[in-house]
Amino acid sequence: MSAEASQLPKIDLSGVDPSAPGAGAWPAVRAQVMGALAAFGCFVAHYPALTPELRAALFDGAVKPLFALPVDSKRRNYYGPEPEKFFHGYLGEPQGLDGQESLAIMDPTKHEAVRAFADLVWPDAGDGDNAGFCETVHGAAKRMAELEEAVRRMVLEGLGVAERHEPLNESTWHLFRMWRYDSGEKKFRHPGSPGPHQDTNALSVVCQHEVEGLEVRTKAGDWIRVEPSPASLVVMVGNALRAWTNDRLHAPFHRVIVRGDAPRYSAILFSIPGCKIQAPEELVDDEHPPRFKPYYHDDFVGFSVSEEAARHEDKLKAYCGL
Ligand SMILES: O=C(O)CCC(=O)C(=O)O
Ligand SMILES: [Fe+2]
Repeated sequence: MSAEASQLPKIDLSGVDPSAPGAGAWPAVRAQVMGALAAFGCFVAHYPALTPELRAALFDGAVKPLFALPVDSKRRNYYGPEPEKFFHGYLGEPQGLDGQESLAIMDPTKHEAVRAFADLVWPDAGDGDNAGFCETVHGAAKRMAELEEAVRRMVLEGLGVAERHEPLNESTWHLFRMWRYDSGEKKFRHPGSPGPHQDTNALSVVCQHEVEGLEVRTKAGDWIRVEPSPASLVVMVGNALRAWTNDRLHAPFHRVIVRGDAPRYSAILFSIPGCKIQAPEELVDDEHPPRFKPYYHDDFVGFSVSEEAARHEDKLKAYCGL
């Protein structure tokens, strides 16, 4: 592995206020973000707005107790049948995962959605029993969503299409997925599991808790292990933003391998466009001819888990490449 490729770019977002776009360190950070996303498709964000205390409360006080529940409780985390609701809820042994499981909350920035999730997995809880869980998960997801939107806004500004942010943002929703991985190197059998893959969504904000495991592949093909730290998150481009930007951003392959003895926990905030994914006309010209046919995210996720998709490394290109 070459020396310069042994680390992901690190960007300090402590001087960025997501509620004040353009202010303070925003323009300088935007330039770094654009450089990192074009070259690596991801970066490590120093983002103390998600405080180490809130992060500890998220994992020790909310995520770990959740995974300690009986599998029948966890399986109640279900939002509806495939294909529309692919990967929206519980994933585990019933889906062919071995040594890993995950639960997910749709619209985690809405307090009532977190509350509905908690009521489903703890149906016998008394009034107020889930309040701490809801506050912690909602609070952490909100901080991560603020970072996600700030980065997405920077991308559109950086590409000269700032006025496209509001309409895209209006159709964007979030999924908050929590993972638990047993120690040891596993065979990842399920197409939705974290064997090498590109994310299908727009941006992912990954929060690793204490135990490392996330690895990102560079364009040159080297794997970089991303060390967790109490004030940093990984921001990563998925195929939806790659397509929307007409292939100007790189969507990196990544995987999870847990090498030590301890179980690993992570939480990821995915942003997902609900609208048809189509590069705006400003991003298409003679120098940048259209690279992908317009498509809907759900349809592409359906394709991604098909036998046909398994034959292609670049599933987006196979699905709708021009
Ligand atoms: O657990 C992680 O750090 C990443 C998981 C992942 O890549 C995914 O859920 O798409
Ligand atoms: Fe992923």
